[in-house]
Amino acid sequence: MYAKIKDVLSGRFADGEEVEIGGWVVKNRSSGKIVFTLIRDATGEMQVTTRKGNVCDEALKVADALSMECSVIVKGKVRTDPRAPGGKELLATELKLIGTSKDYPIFGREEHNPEVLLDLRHLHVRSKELVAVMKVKDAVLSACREWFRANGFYEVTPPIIISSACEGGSTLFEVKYFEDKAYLSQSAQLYLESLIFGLEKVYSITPSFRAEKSRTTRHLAEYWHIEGEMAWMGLYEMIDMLESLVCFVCNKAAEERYGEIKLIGGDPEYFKALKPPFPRITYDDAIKALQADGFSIKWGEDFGTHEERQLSTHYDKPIFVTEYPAEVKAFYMKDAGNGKVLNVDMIAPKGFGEVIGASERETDLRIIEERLRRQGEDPSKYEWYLDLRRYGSVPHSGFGMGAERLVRWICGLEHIRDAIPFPRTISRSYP
Ligand SMILES: NC(=O)C[C@H]([NH3+])C(=O)NS(=O)(=O)OC[C@H]1O[C@@H](n2cnc3c(N)ncnc32)[C@H](O)[C@@H]1O
Ligand SMILES: [Mg+2]
Repeated sequence: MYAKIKDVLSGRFADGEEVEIGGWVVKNRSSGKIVFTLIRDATGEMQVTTRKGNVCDEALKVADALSMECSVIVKGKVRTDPRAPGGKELLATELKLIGTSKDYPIFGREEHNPEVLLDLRHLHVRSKELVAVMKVKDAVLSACREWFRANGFYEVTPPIIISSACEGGSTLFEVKYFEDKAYLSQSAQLYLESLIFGLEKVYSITPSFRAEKSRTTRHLAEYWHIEGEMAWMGLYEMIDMLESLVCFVCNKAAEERYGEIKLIGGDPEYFKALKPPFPRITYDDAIKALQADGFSIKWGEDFGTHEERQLSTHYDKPIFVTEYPAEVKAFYMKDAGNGKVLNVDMIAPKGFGEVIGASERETDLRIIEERLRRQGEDPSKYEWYLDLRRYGSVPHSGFGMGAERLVRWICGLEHIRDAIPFPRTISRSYP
């Protein structure tokens, strides 16, 4: 296998040692007798210098004609040169063109209108910035799995083709299912709730689908959903647990992908240092704070982007907002009395908004049926779910964390669409 650029730049190979690298051309500058080529692989970029006399004439001709995104295999001797990017270069002894690339259509992020770059997403995903985001996302997902395993959770694989809404019928995508109709999952929650009766603590990382009619910088029609469900756990114990999960994942991702977060313009030091406790306020506190800030919001209304942004300006850490009015929350949330439910949203600072939605689950079957009806749902379509309350019901809680919301916050991304390789929004399902 080929040597990796990161290993060459980190000094694994001594000056004069010959290595072979496979990569793609970032840019090429030729004066005929000497060609400077910046090549990249998945680990970084480095300069290849091809001189007349060091390579055969054919190879010099190939080097001279290289263009952006040509794929090449280069054999050469390592040489320390502080002027070269990363402080080392490769003096080519052999150079082979593997794949041509004529008139590569992307020549830098700034030069293109975002929609053009989205039309060329299948190519733009090679860019330094999007590669960096995907490396951060990889670190986030693997840190999540590490935390779940260390805390006694089992990873499970719930269905994506489902029969009834979890988060309200208005954002369901309907699919033709043989001679019947079905929907794309909005959340694995109801299935995770059935799995805790055997496994007690379960999690899943799945795509969730929301036919949101909103064009915002934090909504996708398809996103990756990190969800956990825990038997015997109440709301406030879960909040403690969520602090531990979020801090572990942020610390680990910032540690592992420090350079990538910096490259994208994020603040890795903040996420390396993030630790509990996070501020905790109630919905009532939040309403008072917003009204004091001049918002004309009334008790009973939900928070949108602007309200969440305003709330977050009072803190430099994520905040937990608890006990919303039952009217604006899902049917499955446990009744807290006085018209509220035992739920919590985690809102990230600096306007990044809701990252986690979570609650203790209602165990009283009649209350669930009544709330389903009030929300325009047909309880008979939830008979399987209601069985979970008929047979050995236990207190339990669970949460959903948007992977792209989390990655957008860690990377400081302007738009959530850059936290997923191929974004699906109200106006885009291509490429
Ligand atoms: N297992 C559970 O308890 C999860 C629960 N059934 C649920 O789906 N809650 S949620 O609708 O607040 O969505 C959870 C999170 O899912 C993310 N989310 C929710 N909707 C979106 C959209 N449209 N785009 C991107 N991310 C989204 C966001 O971070 C939310 O906090
Ligand atoms: Mg929510």
